[in-house]
Amino acid sequence: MTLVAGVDSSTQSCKVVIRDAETGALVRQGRAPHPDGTEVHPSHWWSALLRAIEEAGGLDDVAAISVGGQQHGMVCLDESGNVVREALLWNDTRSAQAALDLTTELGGPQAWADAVGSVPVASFTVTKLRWLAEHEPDNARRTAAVCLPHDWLSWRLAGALATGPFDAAAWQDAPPPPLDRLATDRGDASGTGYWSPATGAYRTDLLKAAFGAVPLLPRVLGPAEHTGPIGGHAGASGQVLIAPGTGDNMAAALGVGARSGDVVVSLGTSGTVFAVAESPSADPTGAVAGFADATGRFLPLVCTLNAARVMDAAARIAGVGLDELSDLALQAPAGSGGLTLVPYLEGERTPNRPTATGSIHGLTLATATPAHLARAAIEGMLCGLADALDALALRPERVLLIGGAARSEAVRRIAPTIFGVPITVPPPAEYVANGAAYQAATLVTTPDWHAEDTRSYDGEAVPEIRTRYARATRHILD
Ligand SMILES: Nc1ncnc2c1ncn2[C@@H]1O[C@H](COP(=O)(O)OP(=O)(O)O)[C@@H](O)[C@H]1O
Ligand SMILES: O=C(CO)[C@@H](O)[C@H](O)COP(=O)(O)O
Repeated sequence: MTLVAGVDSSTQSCKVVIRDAETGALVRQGRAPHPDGTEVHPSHWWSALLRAIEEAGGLDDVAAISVGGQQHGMVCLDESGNVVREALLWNDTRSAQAALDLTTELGGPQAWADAVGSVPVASFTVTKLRWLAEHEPDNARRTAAVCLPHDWLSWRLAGALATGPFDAAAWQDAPPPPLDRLATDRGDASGTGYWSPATGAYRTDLLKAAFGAVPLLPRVLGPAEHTGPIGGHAGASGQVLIAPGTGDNMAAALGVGARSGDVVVSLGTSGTVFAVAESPSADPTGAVAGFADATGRFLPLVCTLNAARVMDAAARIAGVGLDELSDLALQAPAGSGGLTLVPYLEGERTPNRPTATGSIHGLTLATATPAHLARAAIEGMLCGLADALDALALRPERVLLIGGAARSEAVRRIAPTIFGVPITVPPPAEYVANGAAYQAATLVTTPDWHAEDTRSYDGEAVPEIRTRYARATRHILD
Protein backbone atom coordinates (compact mmCIF):
# COMPACT_ATOMS: atom_id res chain seq x y z
CA MET A 1 0.00 0.00 0.00
CA THR A 2 1.33 3.47 -0.92
CA LEU A 3 0.51 6.12 1.68
CA VAL A 4 0.11 9.87 1.27
CA ALA A 5 -0.35 12.67 3.81
CA GLY A 6 -2.70 15.65 3.60
CA VAL A 7 -2.48 18.67 5.88
CA ASP A 8 -5.08 21.32 6.71
CA SER A 9 -3.34 24.23 8.42
CA SER A 10 -6.45 26.35 8.96
CA THR A 11 -7.27 29.23 11.25
CA GLN A 12 -8.09 27.32 14.41
CA SER A 13 -6.07 24.13 14.08
CA CYS A 14 -3.83 21.84 12.07
CA LYS A 15 -5.13 18.47 10.92
CA VAL A 16 -3.17 15.67 9.25
CA VAL A 17 -4.62 12.63 7.50
CA ILE A 18 -2.65 9.66 6.20
CA ARG A 19 -4.52 7.86 3.43
CA ASP A 20 -4.04 4.99 1.03
CA ALA A 21 -3.04 6.70 -2.22
CA GLU A 22 -4.99 4.28 -4.43
CA THR A 23 -8.30 3.99 -2.54
CA GLY A 24 -8.31 7.01 -0.25
CA ALA A 25 -8.92 4.80 2.81
CA LEU A 26 -8.10 6.65 6.03
CA VAL A 27 -5.16 5.00 7.76
CA ARG A 28 -4.19 7.42 10.53
CA GLN A 29 -4.84 11.04 11.56
CA GLY A 30 -3.79 13.74 14.03
CA ARG A 31 -4.57 17.30 14.98
CA ALA A 32 -3.26 20.17 17.12
CA PRO A 33 -4.71 23.60 17.93
CA HIS A 34 -3.45 26.97 16.69
CA PRO A 35 -3.35 30.02 18.95
CA ASP A 36 -6.21 32.53 18.84
CA GLY A 37 -5.79 35.93 17.26
CA THR A 38 -5.52 37.53 13.86
CA GLU A 39 -1.73 37.87 13.96
CA VAL A 40 0.17 34.69 14.66
CA HIS A 41 3.86 33.84 14.48
CA PRO A 42 4.23 31.11 11.83
CA SER A 43 6.37 29.06 14.24
CA HIS A 44 3.08 28.16 15.99
CA TRP A 45 1.80 26.59 12.76
CA TRP A 46 5.03 24.63 12.42
CA SER A 47 4.84 23.34 16.01
CA ALA A 48 1.17 22.41 15.53
CA LEU A 49 1.99 20.62 12.26
CA LEU A 50 4.73 18.60 13.94
CA ARG A 51 2.40 17.68 16.82
CA ALA A 52 -0.35 16.68 14.38
CA ILE A 53 2.10 14.58 12.30
CA GLU A 54 3.34 12.89 15.46
CA GLU A 55 -0.24 12.09 16.51
CA ALA A 56 -0.80 10.73 13.00
CA GLY A 57 2.08 8.29 13.45
CA GLY A 58 4.78 10.17 11.54
CA LEU A 59 5.65 10.36 7.86
CA ASP A 60 8.28 7.67 7.47
CA ASP A 61 6.05 5.38 5.37
CA VAL A 62 4.55 8.22 3.32
CA ALA A 63 5.39 8.72 -0.37
CA ALA A 64 4.02 12.24 -0.84
CA ILE A 65 2.60 15.08 1.25
CA SER A 66 0.55 18.17 0.44
CA VAL A 67 -0.34 21.16 2.61
CA GLY A 68 -3.66 23.01 2.37
CA GLY A 69 -3.61 26.25 4.33
CA GLN A 70 -5.68 29.25 5.35
CA GLN A 71 -5.54 31.71 2.46
CA HIS A 72 -4.08 35.23 2.20
CA GLY A 73 -1.93 35.35 5.39
CA MET A 74 1.13 37.60 5.00
CA VAL A 75 4.36 35.80 5.92
CA CYS A 76 7.41 38.07 5.56
CA LEU A 77 10.92 36.59 5.55
CA ASP A 78 14.30 38.31 5.80
CA GLU A 79 17.35 37.49 3.68
CA SER A 80 18.29 34.60 5.97
CA GLY A 81 14.81 33.11 5.86
CA ASN A 82 13.81 34.30 9.34
CA VAL A 83 10.24 35.45 9.94
CA VAL A 84 10.21 39.27 10.09
CA ARG A 85 7.05 39.67 12.21
CA GLU A 86 3.88 37.81 13.16
CA ALA A 87 1.82 36.84 10.10
CA LEU A 88 -1.30 38.95 9.53
CA LEU A 89 -4.14 36.51 8.86
CA TRP A 90 -7.02 36.64 6.37
CA ASN A 91 -9.37 37.85 9.14
CA ASP A 92 -7.16 40.71 10.32
CA THR A 93 -8.92 43.90 9.26
CA ARG A 94 -6.26 46.52 10.06
CA SER A 95 -5.48 46.93 6.33
CA ALA A 96 -9.05 48.00 5.44
CA GLN A 97 -7.95 51.59 4.71
CA ALA A 98 -5.03 50.30 2.65
CA ALA A 99 -7.53 48.27 0.60
CA LEU A 100 -9.59 51.40 -0.09
CA ASP A 101 -6.47 53.39 -1.00
CA LEU A 102 -5.18 50.71 -3.37
CA THR A 103 -8.57 50.43 -5.04
CA THR A 104 -8.66 54.18 -5.70
CA GLU A 105 -5.03 54.33 -6.85
CA LEU A 106 -5.51 51.72 -9.58
CA GLY A 107 -8.62 53.45 -10.89
CA GLY A 108 -11.42 51.69 -9.01
CA PRO A 109 -12.87 48.20 -8.41
CA GLN A 110 -13.24 47.31 -12.10
CA ALA A 111 -9.52 47.89 -12.68
CA TRP A 112 -8.65 45.42 -9.90
CA ALA A 113 -11.21 42.85 -11.05
CA ASP A 114 -9.72 43.07 -14.56
CA ALA A 115 -6.14 42.86 -13.28
CA VAL A 116 -6.33 40.00 -10.75
CA GLY A 117 -9.95 38.76 -10.75
CA SER A 118 -10.73 40.27 -7.33
CA VAL A 119 -11.27 43.64 -5.70
CA PRO A 120 -8.98 43.83 -2.68
CA VAL A 121 -10.44 43.97 0.82
CA ALA A 122 -8.48 43.74 4.07
CA SER A 123 -8.09 39.96 3.70
CA PHE A 124 -5.88 40.16 0.61
CA THR A 125 -2.11 39.92 1.08
CA VAL A 126 -1.44 42.98 -1.08
CA THR A 127 -3.35 45.21 1.35
CA LYS A 128 -1.41 43.81 4.30
CA LEU A 129 1.86 44.62 2.53
CA ARG A 130 0.70 48.21 1.99
CA TRP A 131 -0.17 48.39 5.70
CA LEU A 132 3.31 47.09 6.56
CA ALA A 133 5.03 49.62 4.30
CA GLU A 134 3.07 52.46 5.92
CA HIS A 135 3.11 51.39 9.57
CA GLU A 136 6.25 49.31 10.00
CA PRO A 137 8.76 50.60 7.43
CA ASP A 138 11.70 48.87 9.17
CA ASN A 139 9.96 45.50 8.89
CA ALA A 140 9.05 46.27 5.29
CA ARG A 141 12.71 47.04 4.50
CA ARG A 142 13.83 43.75 6.09
CA THR A 143 11.37 41.77 3.97
CA ALA A 144 13.32 39.85 1.33
CA ALA A 145 10.55 37.37 0.48
CA VAL A 146 6.77 37.19 0.97
CA CYS A 147 4.79 33.97 1.02
CA LEU A 148 1.55 32.45 2.29
CA PRO A 149 0.95 30.08 5.20
CA HIS A 150 0.89 26.93 3.06
CA ASP A 151 3.96 28.01 1.07
CA TRP A 152 5.90 28.59 4.27
CA LEU A 153 4.93 25.24 5.79
CA SER A 154 5.79 23.32 2.60
CA TRP A 155 9.17 25.10 2.55
CA ARG A 156 9.83 24.21 6.21
CA LEU A 157 8.83 20.62 5.45
CA ALA A 158 11.35 20.51 2.59
CA GLY A 159 14.09 21.61 4.98
CA ALA A 160 13.04 19.16 7.67
CA LEU A 161 12.68 16.18 5.31
CA ALA A 162 16.21 16.81 4.06
CA THR A 163 17.56 16.28 7.60
CA GLY A 164 16.27 12.72 8.02
CA PRO A 165 13.26 10.70 9.17
CA PHE A 166 10.42 12.37 11.07
CA ASP A 167 11.45 13.45 14.53
CA ALA A 168 9.31 16.22 15.99
CA ALA A 169 12.04 17.53 18.29
CA ALA A 170 14.77 17.48 15.63
CA TRP A 171 12.51 18.93 12.94
CA GLN A 172 11.39 21.83 15.13
CA ASP A 173 14.59 23.77 14.35
CA ALA A 174 15.53 22.12 11.04
CA PRO A 175 17.05 24.76 8.74
CA PRO A 176 14.81 25.74 5.86
CA PRO A 177 16.09 25.61 2.26
CA PRO A 178 17.25 28.79 0.48
CA LEU A 179 14.53 31.37 -0.18
CA ASP A 180 14.47 30.57 -3.90
CA ARG A 181 13.04 27.13 -3.06
CA LEU A 182 9.77 28.77 -1.91
CA ALA A 183 6.85 27.51 -3.99
CA THR A 184 3.10 28.00 -4.10
CA ASP A 185 0.23 27.02 -6.39
CA ARG A 186 -2.31 28.81 -8.57
CA GLY A 187 -5.09 28.58 -5.99
CA ASP A 188 -3.28 30.24 -3.10
CA ALA A 189 -1.42 32.69 -5.39
CA SER A 190 -4.82 33.94 -6.59
CA GLY A 191 -5.59 35.26 -3.09
CA THR A 192 -2.59 37.55 -2.92
CA GLY A 193 -3.91 40.38 -5.09
CA TYR A 194 -0.71 40.34 -7.17
CA TRP A 195 -1.19 37.19 -9.27
CA SER A 196 -3.65 36.97 -12.12
CA PRO A 197 -5.70 33.78 -12.51
CA ALA A 198 -6.54 34.80 -16.08
CA THR A 199 -2.92 35.11 -17.27
CA GLY A 200 -1.26 32.81 -14.72
CA ALA A 201 1.41 35.44 -13.99
CA TYR A 202 2.45 37.64 -11.10
CA ARG A 203 1.54 41.33 -11.37
CA THR A 204 4.73 42.63 -9.82
CA ASP A 205 3.74 46.12 -10.97
CA LEU A 206 0.79 46.01 -8.53
CA LEU A 207 3.01 44.66 -5.77
CA LYS A 208 5.57 47.41 -6.37
CA ALA A 209 2.85 50.06 -6.34
CA ALA A 210 1.44 48.68 -3.07
CA PHE A 211 4.65 47.88 -1.20
CA GLY A 212 7.29 50.04 -2.83
CA ALA A 213 9.46 47.01 -3.65
CA VAL A 214 9.18 43.54 -5.13
CA PRO A 215 10.41 40.94 -2.65
CA LEU A 216 11.14 37.41 -3.80
CA LEU A 217 7.88 35.56 -4.52
CA PRO A 218 7.28 31.80 -4.46
CA ARG A 219 7.43 29.95 -7.77
CA VAL A 220 3.88 29.05 -8.83
CA LEU A 221 3.70 25.30 -9.44
CA GLY A 222 1.21 23.63 -11.74
CA PRO A 223 -1.15 20.99 -10.29
CA ALA A 224 1.06 18.05 -11.29
CA GLU A 225 4.40 19.53 -10.21
CA HIS A 226 6.19 18.89 -6.94
CA THR A 227 9.17 20.21 -4.99
CA GLY A 228 10.76 16.83 -4.27
CA PRO A 229 11.97 14.22 -4.20
CA ILE A 230 13.39 14.98 -0.79
CA GLY A 231 15.24 12.80 1.67
CA GLY A 232 16.53 9.31 1.15
CA HIS A 233 14.72 7.51 3.87
CA ALA A 234 10.99 7.34 3.41
CA GLY A 235 8.09 6.30 1.23
CA ALA A 236 7.69 3.40 -1.15
CA SER A 237 10.34 4.83 -3.49
CA GLY A 238 12.57 5.85 -0.61
CA GLN A 239 11.79 9.54 -1.05
CA VAL A 240 9.03 11.97 -0.13
CA LEU A 241 7.45 14.22 -2.76
CA ILE A 242 6.03 17.56 -1.65
CA ALA A 243 2.97 18.45 -3.73
CA PRO A 244 2.21 22.08 -4.60
CA GLY A 245 -0.38 22.32 -1.79
CA THR A 246 -3.02 25.02 -2.08
CA GLY A 247 -5.41 27.30 -0.19
CA ASP A 248 -7.82 25.58 2.17
CA ASN A 249 -10.92 26.30 0.08
CA MET A 250 -9.24 24.93 -3.06
CA ALA A 251 -8.21 21.84 -1.10
CA ALA A 252 -11.79 21.45 0.18
CA ALA A 253 -13.07 21.53 -3.41
CA LEU A 254 -10.71 18.64 -4.20
CA GLY A 255 -11.57 16.79 -1.01
CA VAL A 256 -15.31 16.91 -1.53
CA GLY A 257 -14.91 16.06 -5.22
CA ALA A 258 -16.68 19.25 -6.34
CA ARG A 259 -17.85 18.94 -9.93
CA SER A 260 -19.47 21.30 -12.38
CA GLY A 261 -22.96 22.19 -11.05
CA ASP A 262 -21.91 21.91 -7.39
CA VAL A 263 -21.78 24.81 -4.99
CA VAL A 264 -19.88 24.19 -1.77
CA VAL A 265 -20.79 26.05 1.44
CA SER A 266 -18.04 25.70 4.04
CA LEU A 267 -18.75 26.68 7.65
CA GLY A 268 -15.35 26.93 9.33
CA THR A 269 -13.94 30.02 10.99
CA SER A 270 -14.82 31.70 7.71
CA GLY A 271 -18.01 31.04 5.84
CA THR A 272 -17.25 30.39 2.18
CA VAL A 273 -19.43 29.66 -0.82
CA PHE A 274 -17.65 28.54 -3.98
CA ALA A 275 -17.92 26.61 -7.22
CA VAL A 276 -15.51 25.08 -9.71
CA ALA A 277 -15.54 27.05 -12.99
CA GLU A 278 -13.95 26.56 -16.38
CA SER A 279 -13.14 30.24 -16.94
CA PRO A 280 -11.86 33.09 -14.75
CA SER A 281 -14.28 35.58 -13.20
CA ALA A 282 -13.95 39.30 -12.47
CA ASP A 283 -16.69 40.75 -10.25
CA PRO A 284 -16.32 44.54 -9.90
CA THR A 285 -18.73 44.63 -6.94
CA GLY A 286 -16.04 42.80 -4.96
CA ALA A 287 -18.46 40.22 -3.55
CA VAL A 288 -17.09 37.33 -5.60
CA ALA A 289 -13.34 36.74 -5.47
CA GLY A 290 -12.14 35.33 -8.79
CA PHE A 291 -9.74 32.70 -7.46
CA ALA A 292 -8.01 29.87 -9.32
CA ASP A 293 -8.50 26.29 -8.11
CA ALA A 294 -5.98 23.51 -7.55
CA THR A 295 -6.64 21.64 -10.80
CA GLY A 296 -5.93 24.26 -13.46
CA ARG A 297 -9.48 25.61 -13.39
CA PHE A 298 -11.05 28.46 -11.40
CA LEU A 299 -12.88 28.89 -8.09
CA PRO A 300 -15.18 31.93 -7.80
CA LEU A 301 -15.69 32.34 -4.06
CA VAL A 302 -17.57 34.54 -1.59
CA CYS A 303 -16.21 34.69 1.95
CA THR A 304 -17.68 35.95 5.20
CA LEU A 305 -15.60 36.47 8.34
CA ASN A 306 -18.29 35.06 10.64
CA ALA A 307 -19.37 31.43 10.55
CA ALA A 308 -18.66 28.64 13.09
CA ARG A 309 -17.47 31.07 15.75
CA VAL A 310 -20.89 32.74 15.77
CA MET A 311 -22.21 29.46 17.14
CA ASP A 312 -19.29 29.24 19.57
CA ALA A 313 -20.22 32.74 20.79
CA ALA A 314 -23.94 31.94 21.08
CA ALA A 315 -23.13 28.77 23.02
CA ARG A 316 -20.95 30.83 25.37
CA ILE A 317 -23.72 33.37 25.96
CA ALA A 318 -26.30 30.63 26.52
CA GLY A 319 -23.91 28.73 28.78
CA VAL A 320 -24.28 25.48 26.83
CA GLY A 321 -22.17 23.22 24.63
CA LEU A 322 -22.48 23.08 20.84
CA ASP A 323 -24.69 19.98 20.79
CA GLU A 324 -27.07 21.56 23.29
CA LEU A 325 -27.06 24.79 21.27
CA SER A 326 -28.18 22.78 18.26
CA ASP A 327 -30.97 21.11 20.27
CA LEU A 328 -32.08 24.49 21.64
CA ALA A 329 -32.20 26.05 18.17
CA LEU A 330 -34.54 23.34 16.97
CA GLN A 331 -36.91 24.09 19.86
CA ALA A 332 -37.47 27.68 18.65
CA PRO A 333 -39.78 28.47 15.71
CA ALA A 334 -38.45 29.28 12.23
CA GLY A 335 -37.61 32.98 12.25
CA SER A 336 -36.92 32.85 16.01
CA GLY A 337 -40.13 34.76 16.68
CA GLY A 338 -38.58 37.83 15.02
CA LEU A 339 -35.29 37.73 16.91
CA THR A 340 -32.61 38.58 14.35
CA LEU A 341 -28.88 38.31 14.95
CA VAL A 342 -26.46 40.10 12.62
CA PRO A 343 -23.26 38.12 13.14
CA TYR A 344 -20.56 40.70 12.36
CA LEU A 345 -18.55 39.60 15.40
CA GLU A 346 -15.18 40.01 13.64
CA GLY A 347 -16.26 42.92 11.44
CA GLU A 348 -17.30 41.65 8.00
CA ARG A 349 -15.73 41.10 4.64
CA THR A 350 -18.81 40.42 2.49
CA PRO A 351 -20.40 42.91 2.72
CA ASN A 352 -17.23 44.94 3.22
CA ARG A 353 -17.82 46.25 6.77
CA PRO A 354 -14.43 45.76 8.45
CA THR A 355 -15.31 47.82 11.56
CA ALA A 356 -18.88 46.57 12.02
CA THR A 357 -19.97 44.77 15.19
CA GLY A 358 -22.67 42.18 15.75
CA SER A 359 -26.18 43.09 16.84
CA ILE A 360 -29.41 41.55 18.07
CA HIS A 361 -32.76 42.94 16.92
CA GLY A 362 -36.38 42.14 17.67
CA LEU A 363 -35.87 41.30 21.32
CA THR A 364 -39.15 40.92 23.22
CA LEU A 365 -40.08 39.21 26.46
CA ALA A 366 -41.20 36.23 24.38
CA THR A 367 -37.95 35.94 22.39
CA ALA A 368 -35.61 36.45 25.36
CA THR A 369 -34.87 32.74 25.69
CA PRO A 370 -31.73 30.66 25.06
CA ALA A 371 -33.63 28.72 22.37
CA HIS A 372 -34.52 31.87 20.40
CA LEU A 373 -30.94 33.13 20.73
CA ALA A 374 -29.56 29.79 19.50
CA ARG A 375 -31.82 29.76 16.47
CA ALA A 376 -31.24 33.46 15.68
CA ALA A 377 -27.47 32.89 15.74
CA ILE A 378 -27.71 30.04 13.25
CA GLU A 379 -30.22 31.87 11.06
CA GLY A 380 -28.05 35.03 11.07
CA MET A 381 -24.91 33.10 10.12
CA LEU A 382 -26.78 31.34 7.32
CA CYS A 383 -28.39 34.57 6.03
CA GLY A 384 -24.90 35.96 5.39
CA LEU A 385 -24.13 32.83 3.37
CA ALA A 386 -27.45 32.93 1.52
CA ASP A 387 -26.42 36.41 0.34
CA ALA A 388 -23.11 34.87 -0.71
CA LEU A 389 -24.93 32.16 -2.65
CA ASP A 390 -26.98 34.84 -4.43
CA ALA A 391 -23.80 36.78 -5.26
CA LEU A 392 -22.36 33.73 -7.04
CA ALA A 393 -25.41 33.88 -9.34
CA LEU A 394 -25.41 30.19 -10.21
CA ARG A 395 -28.20 27.65 -10.45
CA PRO A 396 -26.57 24.87 -8.47
CA GLU A 397 -27.51 21.24 -9.04
CA ARG A 398 -26.21 20.45 -5.54
CA VAL A 399 -25.37 22.63 -2.55
CA LEU A 400 -22.84 20.76 -0.41
CA LEU A 401 -22.44 21.74 3.24
CA ILE A 402 -19.06 21.09 4.91
CA GLY A 403 -16.81 22.52 7.68
CA GLY A 404 -16.92 22.29 11.46
CA ALA A 405 -20.37 23.88 11.94
CA ALA A 406 -21.93 21.54 9.35
CA ARG A 407 -21.73 18.91 12.11
CA SER A 408 -24.68 20.64 13.81
CA GLU A 409 -28.05 19.02 13.10
CA ALA A 410 -29.75 22.39 13.54
CA VAL A 411 -27.52 23.99 10.90
CA ARG A 412 -28.33 21.18 8.46
CA ARG A 413 -32.06 21.45 9.05
CA ILE A 414 -32.27 25.24 9.07
CA ALA A 415 -30.02 25.77 6.00
CA PRO A 416 -32.68 24.80 3.38
CA THR A 417 -35.19 27.20 4.96
CA ILE A 418 -32.73 30.08 4.52
CA PHE A 419 -31.10 29.09 1.22
CA GLY A 420 -34.40 28.09 -0.37
CA VAL A 421 -32.84 24.94 -1.86
CA PRO A 422 -32.19 21.43 -0.52
CA ILE A 423 -28.70 20.79 0.80
CA THR A 424 -26.42 17.78 0.59
CA VAL A 425 -24.24 16.94 3.57
CA PRO A 426 -21.28 14.61 3.09
CA PRO A 427 -20.23 12.65 6.18
CA PRO A 428 -18.31 14.84 8.67
CA ALA A 429 -14.64 14.68 7.69
CA GLU A 430 -11.58 16.85 7.22
CA TYR A 431 -12.23 17.78 3.59
CA VAL A 432 -9.34 20.25 3.34
CA ALA A 433 -6.82 17.67 4.57
CA ASN A 434 -8.48 15.03 2.39
CA GLY A 435 -8.18 17.27 -0.67
CA ALA A 436 -4.53 17.88 0.09
CA ALA A 437 -4.00 14.11 0.46
CA TYR A 438 -5.74 13.59 -2.87
CA GLN A 439 -3.40 16.10 -4.52
CA ALA A 440 -0.44 14.22 -3.01
CA ALA A 441 -1.88 10.91 -4.28
CA THR A 442 -1.98 12.21 -7.85
CA LEU A 443 1.83 12.48 -7.72
CA VAL A 444 2.30 8.78 -7.05
CA THR A 445 -0.68 7.01 -8.60
CA THR A 446 -4.00 7.46 -10.39
CA PRO A 447 -6.24 7.74 -7.33
CA ASP A 448 -9.63 6.05 -7.41
CA TRP A 449 -11.29 7.58 -4.35
CA HIS A 450 -14.98 6.88 -4.05
CA ALA A 451 -17.35 9.52 -2.70
CA GLU A 452 -18.92 8.53 0.60
CA ASP A 453 -22.67 8.51 1.18
CA THR A 454 -24.25 11.91 1.56
CA ARG A 455 -27.42 12.96 3.41
CA SER A 456 -30.01 15.32 1.94
CA TYR A 457 -31.92 17.94 3.89
CA ASP A 458 -34.93 19.82 2.57
CA GLY A 459 -37.37 22.25 4.15
CA GLU A 460 -39.79 24.94 3.20
CA ALA A 461 -38.12 28.28 2.50
CA VAL A 462 -39.02 31.07 4.94
CA PRO A 463 -38.17 34.25 2.97
CA GLU A 464 -39.24 36.63 5.78
CA ILE A 465 -36.13 35.61 7.72
CA ARG A 466 -33.85 37.04 5.02
CA THR A 467 -36.04 40.11 4.57
CA ARG A 468 -35.83 40.91 8.29
CA TYR A 469 -32.08 40.14 8.29
CA ALA A 470 -31.52 42.57 5.39
CA ARG A 471 -33.35 45.30 7.36
CA ALA A 472 -31.33 44.54 10.48
CA THR A 473 -27.98 44.84 8.64
CA ARG A 474 -28.82 48.49 8.00
CA HIS A 475 -28.80 49.17 11.76
CA ILE A 476 -25.47 48.10 13.16
CA LEU A 477 -22.81 49.92 15.18
CA ASP A 478 -19.29 50.33 13.80
N1 LIG B 1 -21.14 20.08 16.33
C1 LIG B 1 -20.75 21.33 16.05
N2 LIG B 1 -21.66 22.33 15.98
C2 LIG B 1 -21.28 23.59 15.69
N3 LIG B 1 -20.01 23.96 15.47
C3 LIG B 1 -19.06 23.03 15.53
C4 LIG B 1 -19.37 21.66 15.82
N4 LIG B 1 -18.20 20.97 15.81
C5 LIG B 1 -17.22 21.87 15.54
N5 LIG B 1 -17.73 23.10 15.38
C6 LIG B 1 -17.00 24.36 15.15
O1 LIG B 1 -16.29 24.31 13.94
C7 LIG B 1 -15.17 25.21 14.02
C8 LIG B 1 -13.96 24.54 13.43
O2 LIG B 1 -14.27 24.17 12.11
P1 LIG B 1 -13.14 24.02 11.02
O3 LIG B 1 -13.83 23.79 9.72
O4 LIG B 1 -12.15 23.01 11.49
O5 LIG B 1 -12.51 25.48 11.08
P2 LIG B 1 -11.13 26.04 10.50
O6 LIG B 1 -10.83 25.19 9.31
O7 LIG B 1 -11.43 27.46 10.16
O8 LIG B 1 -10.07 25.96 11.57
C9 LIG B 1 -15.01 25.59 15.48
O9 LIG B 1 -15.40 26.95 15.65
C10 LIG B 1 -15.93 24.62 16.20
O10 LIG B 1 -16.49 25.15 17.39
O1 LIG C 1 -10.01 34.07 3.46
C1 LIG C 1 -10.58 33.03 3.19
C2 LIG C 1 -11.05 32.76 1.81
O2 LIG C 1 -10.80 33.80 0.92
C3 LIG C 1 -10.81 32.03 4.27
O3 LIG C 1 -11.69 31.01 3.85
C4 LIG C 1 -9.49 31.48 4.78
O4 LIG C 1 -8.93 30.64 3.79
C5 LIG C 1 -9.63 30.80 6.12
O5 LIG C 1 -10.33 29.60 6.08
P1 LIG C 1 -10.87 28.73 7.32
O6 LIG C 1 -9.83 28.70 8.36
O7 LIG C 1 -12.16 29.33 7.75
O8 LIG C 1 -11.09 27.38 6.70
